[in-house]
Amino acid sequence: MTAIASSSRSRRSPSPIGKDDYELPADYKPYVPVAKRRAQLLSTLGTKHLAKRVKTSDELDQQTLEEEQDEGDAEERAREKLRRERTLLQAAQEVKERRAVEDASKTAAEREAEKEAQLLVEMERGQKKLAGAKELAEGTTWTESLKSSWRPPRFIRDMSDEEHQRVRDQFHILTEGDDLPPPINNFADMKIPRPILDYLKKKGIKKPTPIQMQGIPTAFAGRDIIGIAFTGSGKTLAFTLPAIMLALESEARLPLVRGEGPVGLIICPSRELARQTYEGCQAMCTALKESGEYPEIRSLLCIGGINMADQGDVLNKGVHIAVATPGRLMDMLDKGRLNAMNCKYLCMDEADRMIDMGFEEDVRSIMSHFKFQRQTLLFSATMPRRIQDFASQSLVNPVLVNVGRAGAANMDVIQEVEYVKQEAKMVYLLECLQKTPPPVIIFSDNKNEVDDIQEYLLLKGVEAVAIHGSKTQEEREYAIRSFKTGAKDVMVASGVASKGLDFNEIQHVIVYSMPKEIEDYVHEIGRTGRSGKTGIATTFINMNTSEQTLLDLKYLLMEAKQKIPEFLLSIDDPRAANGAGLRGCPICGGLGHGLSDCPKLEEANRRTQAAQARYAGDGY
Ligand SMILES: Nc1ncnc2c1ncn2[C@@H]1O[C@H](COP(=O)(O)OP(=O)(O)OP(=O)(O)O)[C@@H](O)[C@H]1O
Repeated sequence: MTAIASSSRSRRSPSPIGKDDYELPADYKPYVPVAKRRAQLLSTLGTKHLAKRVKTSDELDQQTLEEEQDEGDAEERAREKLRRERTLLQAAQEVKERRAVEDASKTAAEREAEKEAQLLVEMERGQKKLAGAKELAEGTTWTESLKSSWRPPRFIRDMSDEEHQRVRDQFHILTEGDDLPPPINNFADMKIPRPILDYLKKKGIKKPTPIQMQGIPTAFAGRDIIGIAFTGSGKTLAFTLPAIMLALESEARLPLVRGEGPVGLIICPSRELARQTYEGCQAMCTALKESGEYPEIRSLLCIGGINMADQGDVLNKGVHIAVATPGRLMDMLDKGRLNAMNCKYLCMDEADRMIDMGFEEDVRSIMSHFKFQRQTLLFSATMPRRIQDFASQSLVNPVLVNVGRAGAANMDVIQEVEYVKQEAKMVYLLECLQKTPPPVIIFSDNKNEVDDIQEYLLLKGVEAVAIHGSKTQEEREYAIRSFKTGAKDVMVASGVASKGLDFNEIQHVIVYSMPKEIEDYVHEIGRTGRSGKTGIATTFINMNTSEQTLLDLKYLLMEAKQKIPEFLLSIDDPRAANGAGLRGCPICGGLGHGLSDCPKLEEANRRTQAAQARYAGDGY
């Protein structure tokens, strides 16, 4: 049958050349039948995979083996990736199991500390330094404090660091920072002008308080400061006096003219506190001027609700020191009626309240008016760790001066906490007012309640005035003035009047409704027991007070060695077993809760959610 075979072969057009001597094209590939190709593919890629990809013979015919091979490589890479992912997952699982074992061995306090550290890192990640937009944009940072011509007297300079530290230890002054200026325990050795020393003496201010002993020399030396001290311990003088000395030095070097200034800027969270601080500055500047030995130093009160034209003469001659609230100050700077070109000194009083009262953006826009380096000072009686950390990032080589734990209550205040049912409060308030002679302040963080209390007291024949955020500027000023002069015996106030306001001889503070945030409580009771005098604070609590707040209050009383009422003792702190309660929340300084349960954080989250809801609702 060869013939047929051969004949069949011969029937095809005879190849002119035999196979052996024909030159095959370079890219010639022998035809591989479909079945054989499928078998080859099976062997390279594996059945499972092929089952997924099996194509009809027509499709296969259209594809060259190379394509199949390339896809095969891609599939191989995918399988390799799958293998790597599986390995990573396995490793992650092992780490998780190992962590779980470690966690089990950690104490509750360690776990809490880790959680807080994690939360703090997240919170601070988005926080920018307290600096102007330009500084932030250019990444401007200063590494050296401003130079100052002031030096301590020789005999103090000759003392050793150990001797200086002994003075600090004697007055319980805690400090942190490099190259600390020495504490000075009398005003004359601080080289303060005689007219001011005489003025202070007339006011009964003879010896510096601990915060002044370290704060004033440090500020005179040009250093940035974070100053923390109990309410009523003289922080105001620690930052107003250096502002005046800087203004004197500046005026002696180059007198200010119209449109220039301020040289020194003090920002306060409330109009009343700004006015009070301004009046203190004004009094010392007047003492200097009346002596005839010093140039005129002009101070300006820059707050909402007053007519700035009344201070036109100060603005026309140039402003040395401005005491301001953020809103009106921004307005004056934006309109060019004040400028920060010469400003070398910026102080924020009640700084933590400024940062967390939502003024942070205002403060940042104020700072964007600063063109050159300035000395920055932050003061408060409550400066939680988070604010301290945040502040120290924003200051240049700052000195931390701490007299007492940030957020601790003034030890000169006797705190009496009483359980009073809501419906019995008004009647019991009248009894409480008999405890001491006037003047007495009553605090409630609810404006309507403030009005109700005032109305009730007036009905009972008690001379009471009221102040809260919804009162007009005139009503607020009338209330403060008539209470300060003694024309009125009782002032009923909301939180706005708790920070920094200084009323002489307050005998008794009544906290009618316990504020949610323990810091506010510390500021409220701090209106009494000031400048070394003793005062009484009576606080009404009941089932309406949150357990969290009660725990904060309990620890604060323990820390201040006060009597703790039975019902507070009966409240257990789930974390007390490991002593975590006494570490202090980094957000608000409260001793009875951790970061994750902070009422301030809850409030901030509530505000954020409300803003987001408004944002979403407005269909932006
Ligand atoms: N060295 C001093 N000796 C005696 N009294 C002083 C001294 N320094 C300040 N005072 C007086 O103490 C009172 C409280 O001072 P100041 O208002 O500065 O306290 P503070 O620490 O700012 O309080 P707060 O934390 O409430 O703002 C004022 O009446 C002030 O005149």
